[in-house]
Amino acid sequence: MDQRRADTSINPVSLYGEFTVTGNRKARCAVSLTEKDLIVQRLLLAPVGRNKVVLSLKDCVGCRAYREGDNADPAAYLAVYFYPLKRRWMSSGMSRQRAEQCFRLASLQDPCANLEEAEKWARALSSGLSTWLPLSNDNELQRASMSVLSRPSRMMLLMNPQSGKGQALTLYNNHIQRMLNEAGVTHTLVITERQNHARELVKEADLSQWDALVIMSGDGLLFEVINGLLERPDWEEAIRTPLGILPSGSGNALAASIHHYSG
Ligand SMILES: Nc1ncnc2c1ncn2[C@@H]1O[C@H](COP(=O)(O)OP(=O)(O)OP(=O)(O)O)[C@@H](O)[C@H]1O
Repeated sequence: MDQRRADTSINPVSLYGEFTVTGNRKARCAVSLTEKDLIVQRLLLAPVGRNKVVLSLKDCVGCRAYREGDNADPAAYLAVYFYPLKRRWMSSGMSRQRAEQCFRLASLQDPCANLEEAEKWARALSSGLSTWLPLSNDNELQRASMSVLSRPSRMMLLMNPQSGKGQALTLYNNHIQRMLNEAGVTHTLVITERQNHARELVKEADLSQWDALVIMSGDGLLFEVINGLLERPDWEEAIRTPLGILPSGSGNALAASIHHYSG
């Protein structure tokens, strides 16, 4: 987790609130949202230097405001989902690891008012996140087209369950499904049953239903999807569909190259 000091004179605070941390109602914290960070400061006595955490919005995939079923409790909740780079256990490599921050908002007796406050934070966070889309600087067109989506994005996730060591479905169940839900991405999972299944599906699909096609496999399935798009009568338009790859093959050469060249 990013433990940098937040310079709030450079990044003015857009929202401030004092909440309790879910799971420990005695632990109150001051939460500030700036253009770049979410700053969480424990209000109870804590060792100096350890009571403040600065979470970069670059590492945040999404957030959610909600109430729990218990009507006697007027509290609302704000859950914020981060995936900061952390050192791997027993290794020098880094990987993104999930860190959820959940706050309990209960300053008012009215449950609707607490929920409105949580939703106000969720909206502010979401608009902060859209400025951190992981796109290259010269891709302003792509940034603009993504930020105008005023609804959750919809994607078709094509998965080859046999790819790599045959663990794509396990990876999806243990990580991907939850990340997509946290990011507010609605998706339809299509598990391919045989060679050329994805190619045929993409060739016939109504592409207006999808904002992106994402391949969870190795290079072979991506190759099939691109061929399926190019075999359509409307191929010139179809090939502009945003494509994604979640590497779960054995070589994953394309995903590795993209990561390498994009830094
Ligand atoms: N259910 C399936 N059973 C068997 N083969 C499939 C199935 N679904 C897709 N395929 C085929 O498997 C081929 C290999 O898949 P892919 O290249 O994506 O994985 P990989 O070979 O494990 O990874 P890499 O290319 O990274 O080495 C694809 O060309 C695809 O046609």
